Amino acid sequence: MTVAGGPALGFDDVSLTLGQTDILQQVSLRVAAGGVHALVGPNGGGKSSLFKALLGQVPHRGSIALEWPGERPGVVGYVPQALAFDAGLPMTVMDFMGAMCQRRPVMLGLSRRWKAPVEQALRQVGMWEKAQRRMGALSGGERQRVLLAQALIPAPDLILLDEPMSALDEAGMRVFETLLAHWRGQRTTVLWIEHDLDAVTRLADRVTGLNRQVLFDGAPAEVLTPQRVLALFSNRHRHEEVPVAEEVLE
Ligand SMILES: Nc1ncnc2c1ncn2[C@@H]1O[C@H](COP(=O)(O)OP(=O)(O)OP(=O)(O)O)[C@@H](O)[C@H]1O
Repeated sequence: MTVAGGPALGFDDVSLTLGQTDILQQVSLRVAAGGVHALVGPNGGGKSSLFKALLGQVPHRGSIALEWPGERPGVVGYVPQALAFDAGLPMTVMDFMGAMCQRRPVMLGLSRRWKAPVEQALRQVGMWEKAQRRMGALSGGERQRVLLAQALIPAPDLILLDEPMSALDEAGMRVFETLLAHWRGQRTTVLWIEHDLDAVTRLADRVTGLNRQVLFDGAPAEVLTPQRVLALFSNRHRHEEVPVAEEVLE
């Protein structure tokens, strides 16, 4: 069944504690169906953990709802922040793509069904010419392109992007922007962790500032003010700042 675009997402009072550490505290957030929604915040602020909670990889409190427009759930794509490959690992780009999209053993190669979609995805990210290279021999940017390519098969209705541009060069960034425009056209819901605030302002419909808690949420041009950005990236967490602010006021 073809789904008519991506789902809306509702995070309601989501908290996550790992060991003794509160990673997320009562995060409530709505992601519109078919939009490009960015998550920004300092290192360790809990952005990747929010993805893991959404993907069911870590236990959390509160609720996360995916509201699919059709009768059944659609396809979820995920581009992780990084994937390490041993330099000597005899796995080519093509092997990796095969392992990601089909269930049969990598050594059997790509089935006829997947050959054309894999070639198209690798061409879309400019990696078709390097399809026979070993994954461990790729540059960081090339590997990031391949991670983007694997998320194109099958075409996602919801895509989670964890810093997809961090190692990309200028040409790679143009590839990414083209993909973003493609997903926008398909009404794919995009949830995108990003550190480049200029890119967020230019390319996202909405942005949430996250540092364990939601600090702001809205249209990038409205909410990414210097004051808010400074507060978000200052090292203290919000719950630690409140008593200090009260002391100063007294
Ligand atoms: N298993 C774990 N046990 C305890 N703490 C953990 C565990 N996994 C992650 N953390 C901590 O959770 C915090 C949030 O990490 P997370 O990767 O979600 O942050 P992030 O916002 O994605 O950061 P970055 O921008 O650096 O990618 C970090 O301080 C990290 O050290």
